[in-house]
Amino acid sequence: MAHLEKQGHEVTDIGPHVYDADDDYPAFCVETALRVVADEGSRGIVVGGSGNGEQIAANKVPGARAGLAWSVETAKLCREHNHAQLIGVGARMHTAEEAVEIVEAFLATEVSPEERHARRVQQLLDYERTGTPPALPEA
Ligand SMILES: O=C[C@H](O)[C@H](O)[C@H](O)COP(=O)(O)O
Repeated sequence: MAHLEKQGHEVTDIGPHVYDADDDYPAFCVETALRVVADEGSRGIVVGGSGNGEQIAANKVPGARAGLAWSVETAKLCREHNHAQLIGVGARMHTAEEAVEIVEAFLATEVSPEERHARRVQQLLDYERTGTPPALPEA
């Protein structure tokens, strides 16, 4: 957090503020995603053992797009191609230095201007809003 603040980011720590190996990640991740969706332009980082459950929890919030960022490249791609506002990071999967690089890559990347990526994201948004699945292409 201090590292990101030093870089000029305004950081909110949703918690947990005390380490408890037996606590449950959904509340932290859902709260993070709710805040990110409510604050356009903001980004969220949800951290856990693998990042998997954290990313799944964040994606339950309507409008949230959370990618599992397990490398610098996947961190960039989930922003560029998937317009992710959040990433899940697995604390047990990386060194602290690697995790910082992954988070920095995500924060430094903007969405791709390619129309096809926006089109695909829009299809997901439409599905979320209407409940009607995107049409399968004709065989
Ligand atoms: O996907 C979920 C996260 O990786 C959790 O951090 C993980 O499942 C926690 O596992 P445990 O309770 O065995 O430490």
